[in-house]
Amino acid sequence: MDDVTTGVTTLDDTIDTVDSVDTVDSVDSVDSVDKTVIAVRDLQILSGTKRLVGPVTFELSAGSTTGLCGPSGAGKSTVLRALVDLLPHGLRRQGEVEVLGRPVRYGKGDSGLRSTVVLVPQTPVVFGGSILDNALFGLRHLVRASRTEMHDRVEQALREAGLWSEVSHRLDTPAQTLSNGQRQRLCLARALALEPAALLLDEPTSALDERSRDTVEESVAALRGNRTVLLVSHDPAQVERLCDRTIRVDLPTATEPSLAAV
Ligand SMILES: Nc1ncnc2c1ncn2[C@@H]1O[C@H](COP(=O)(O)OP(=O)(O)OP(=O)(O)O)[C@@H](O)[C@H]1O
Repeated sequence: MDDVTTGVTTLDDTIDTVDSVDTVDSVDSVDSVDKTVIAVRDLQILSGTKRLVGPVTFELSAGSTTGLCGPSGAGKSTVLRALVDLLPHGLRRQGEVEVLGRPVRYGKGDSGLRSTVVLVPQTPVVFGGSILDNALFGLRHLVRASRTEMHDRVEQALREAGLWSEVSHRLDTPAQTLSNGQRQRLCLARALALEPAALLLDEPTSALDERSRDTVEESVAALRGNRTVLLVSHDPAQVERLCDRTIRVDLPTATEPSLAAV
């Protein structure tokens, strides 16, 4: 419903969600617990007995933006997927991961993980509904929050992702009408609305033209110091622009079979 005085659709008008207030599954504040948000020790990804990725060891400190670099096929995307328990079928992880000081119990129904460490994939995933539906998606499915809290969190997230001024007047229009850069920022907002302890960004600008890349970069740059970000990028200049430090993943060493032997 439009506000008759301004013609602007407001979140109050358009959010239709749980009315009653349940407890909110919140993550302890990043600042309050430990300076280390994620600690990864000797993480390896295996297919059968074959090591595809790693071992990788690193820590992400609160509020840092860290670049994850390395040659094609070294396992950057797979590391991100392993951290959020979304490994492709047939691959398994070895090693330890702690989030906010607690070991993650992968595969054991650690339901809090999905809203604590959030992956924004390379290609923006935009659902068929409105811009608002898309921004609310994670909150609706992963967090029990009141209408007011959803209101605040989605607006804040859209502002943080640098999208609010472009969409606040048309939150109820289809998300499919957004440009690629706007879609990527919408996905960023959807993740930010969960107030995750860490945000994993997989090549967030690789599918974008230069102008859209710049707007997404501006949004990521604005998170620096406030959010804990792990950014996969092929572009050393981008890592230089956006990150405090870099972690490198190298191809695992292995004896290569020759084609003749296969
Ligand atoms: N579903 C899968 N089954 C088997 N192997 C896989 C699967 N997914 C990825 N791999 C392998 O895991 C390794 C790491 O792949 P990944 O895509 O994570 O690398 P990357 O560093 O992100 O590469 P790029 O920079 O090209 O995107 C590669 O050897 C890849 O072939």
